[in-house]
Amino acid sequence: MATDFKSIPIIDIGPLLAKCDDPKMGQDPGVAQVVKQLDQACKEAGFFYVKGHGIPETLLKEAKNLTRKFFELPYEEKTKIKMTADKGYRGYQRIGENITKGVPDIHEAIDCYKEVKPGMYGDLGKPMEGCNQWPTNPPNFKLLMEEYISLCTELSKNIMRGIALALGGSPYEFEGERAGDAFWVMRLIGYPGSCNDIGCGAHTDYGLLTLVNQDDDINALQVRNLSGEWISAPPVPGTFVCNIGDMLKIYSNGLYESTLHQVTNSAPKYRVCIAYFYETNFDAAVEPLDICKQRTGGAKKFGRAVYGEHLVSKVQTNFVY
Ligand SMILES: N=C(N)NCCCC[C@H](N)C(=O)O
Ligand SMILES: O=C(O)CCC(=O)C(=O)O
Ligand SMILES: [Fe+2]
Repeated sequence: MATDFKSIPIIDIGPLLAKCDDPKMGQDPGVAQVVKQLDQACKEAGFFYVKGHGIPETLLKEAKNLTRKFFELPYEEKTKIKMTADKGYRGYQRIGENITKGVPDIHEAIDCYKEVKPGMYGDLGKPMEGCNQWPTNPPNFKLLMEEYISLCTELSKNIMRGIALALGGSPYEFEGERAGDAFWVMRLIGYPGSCNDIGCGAHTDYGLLTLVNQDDDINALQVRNLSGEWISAPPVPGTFVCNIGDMLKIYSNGLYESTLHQVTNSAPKYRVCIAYFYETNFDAAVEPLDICKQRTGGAKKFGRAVYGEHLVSKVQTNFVY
């Protein structure tokens, strides 16, 4: 449940990662300390920074640099990988093509999703079928981004073990049928500078956990607290900003909320951000966990949602054609 938080906590998850492959990790004092901080941050803000995550800072920077180089190319070059419904909504979209609550966002982006093979999820998966469209310029783009995705996937799985413990479950609540074959989304985003219009309108994320790797020096991401104030999430170099998505809100029966956030880049510089979204299995039917119902008075606050349906309904209304 969000509160009137005024800032977003920084959590060093080093001790969690050191023990995350030990089935008895929950009994380790270092892990317990991290779990307590995760629980508090998820309840109070639904947002936290992580440090001690083990992904080299050079890779975080390199991914942003390549993204920036791509967006600097002429439109004719960028549109070679244009996003269309036929490509499973993968690829490049120009400024104003993404819409949030009916209003065009002042950003450009490349959207990538875990591959969906034809027929993989029947009719449910059909709109998302396809492979990613990677630019050939700048060189090594695909290679670097695939490395980035694979490290973010592993890291998210491990943070979710900590969150599972924080909810009072086993470390593996979010594996197997829930998120053992986690779907993922990655958005490489560019926001023009000196812009007073909204770069990305107020929204919640769709899945379990988001890892945001934002440009240093530009303060643009804002998170809404309970009284409706917009609290800044300024860049903290070397960290990820993490936030909870709609599926984790349901699993936790509202103990943790998917917090509204938005982006405005009024700074003079162009801003790059890489958002990696760790989701449930594409076909997971998500409903409140028993352990969470008990902690929230016994009644179910949310009905069942199928993640893939939620994603498809968002994706199909996110773009102007
Ligand atoms: N895959 C995720 N979570 N993307 C978040 C983008 C949010 C903006 C989008 N137009 C919307 O209205 O949701
Ligand atoms: O640009 C950012 O800092 C966050 C972007 C975001 O919230 C999203 O793409 O879902
Ligand atoms: Fe977001």
